[in-house]
Amino acid sequence: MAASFVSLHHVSGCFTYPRPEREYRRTHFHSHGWSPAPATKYRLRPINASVETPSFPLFQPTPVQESASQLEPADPDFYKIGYVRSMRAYGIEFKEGPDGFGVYASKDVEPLRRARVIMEIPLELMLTIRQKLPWMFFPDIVPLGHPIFDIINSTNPETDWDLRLACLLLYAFDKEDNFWQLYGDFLPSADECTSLLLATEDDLSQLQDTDLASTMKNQQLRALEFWEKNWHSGVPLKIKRLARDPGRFIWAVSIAQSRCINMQVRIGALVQDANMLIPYAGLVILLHGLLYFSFLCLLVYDGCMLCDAYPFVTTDMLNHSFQPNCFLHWRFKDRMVEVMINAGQRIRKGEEMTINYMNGQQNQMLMQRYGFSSSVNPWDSIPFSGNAHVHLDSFLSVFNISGLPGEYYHNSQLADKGDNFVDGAVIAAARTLPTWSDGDVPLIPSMERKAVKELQEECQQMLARFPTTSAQDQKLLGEHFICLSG
Ligand SMILES: C[S@@+](CC[C@H](N)C(=O)[O-])C[C@H]1O[C@@H](n2cnc3c(N)ncnc32)[C@H](O)[C@@H]1O
Repeated sequence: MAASFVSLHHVSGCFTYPRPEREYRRTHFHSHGWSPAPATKYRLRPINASVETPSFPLFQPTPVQESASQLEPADPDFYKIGYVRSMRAYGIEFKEGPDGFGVYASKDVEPLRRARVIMEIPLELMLTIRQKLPWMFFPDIVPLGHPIFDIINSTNPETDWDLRLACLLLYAFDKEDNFWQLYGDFLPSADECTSLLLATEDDLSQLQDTDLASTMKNQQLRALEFWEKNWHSGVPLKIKRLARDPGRFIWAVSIAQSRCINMQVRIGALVQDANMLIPYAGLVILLHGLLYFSFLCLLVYDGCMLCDAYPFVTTDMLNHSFQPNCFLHWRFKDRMVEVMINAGQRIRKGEEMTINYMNGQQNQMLMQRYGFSSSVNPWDSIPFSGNAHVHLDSFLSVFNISGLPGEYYHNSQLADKGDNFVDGAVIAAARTLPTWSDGDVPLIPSMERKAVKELQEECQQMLARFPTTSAQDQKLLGEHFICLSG
């Protein structure tokens, strides 16, 4: 064990350098069996939120903490196609960054005691399907009797939210003068979308995670079977043209999965669970029954918090961070989703605005839903004896361990200066130590860093008491082994 501890000098860097086999992000998967047809060939240029002030006749904006002169409403012409209310944005811009499109501060944000609004998206721009009968859409675009209505109606509202939303999205693209026809240009094409639903068999095998690969294969099959059942040769043209090939449908499902919200909404007197695609900022909230980090993402319903457990949250253009500077808020009174900056948060011009998509979920779940993983996911960590908790990726990196859980091995190519010694106990620990249980208090990276530092100091003290080199350790072990076998 002693020689392995020498590598702990790398620990401070472990939070940022990825282990390739776990830190997998799907980027360009081309050779797809059923050649997915992208929504558009290219995504439009980034939107600059600092454009001319539009008029919003029926819209009374929420009072915000900044003076009116500092606000920069965003409403390029294409947002206004017969919609009374439009999306508004303050002090932000949409730009392409390392994680695709993202939302960035277009000016410094000083910390304020109260959260402040940076985006407002009205219900009219969202695609919404309620989960329970009588289920309904927003906007009211599917006429009764249209065959897509019957297809959606044939699904299970509890389990098929992604298939239902995919149908609605494809219908919206096809409907004349629909906002989504234009917004579709901002969605990632099949080549750009990181969803593993669009991955080939080859791509999935590269994950080196057989569980994840088989889950994704099953999901692909499910979407494919749904398409085959509902897009057979006898369907009317108005259905056929929505998804002429299965790739188009699976692309729509991947958009629904990676950009949708499931939340409770009140429309009139009715409170229902709804699945929504929210342009600019939308989210997936699958109730999990667990409450973690609720302070990071609170959805407040007419002043009262309706749900306080949001393991899965994504936004349409907002990227994910485990230390986000923003959160989402449903404003019942005028049926708006607001993106708000955390109270007390300072953000510098050019910094990215982020929210937390998931709580209490390991990287495998991030990969399954969104096609990326995070080396600072506090839920992918293992408990050491004592108080120190270390991220699983950090642990494996420090000891140059590669492979899949259960088959971990020491990868000498990753080791520094030919030091290929690793104690079997370390590998055994990596194989057997559980990742955090759901009941544990999650760590944030700064806490983990502190824990690693403590662990490192402890190890160095131990090492000082046994000042052998790796070569000496191996020799000693070799002799020991010879003694035992002899
Ligand atoms: C809701 S969208 C966010 C907008 C997206 N970046 C885009 O270009 O449209 C979610 C997708 O963004 C990407 N993403 C978001 N946060 C990320 C992160 N922290 N690391 C890597 N990719 C991320 C993933 O491709 C994910 O499926």
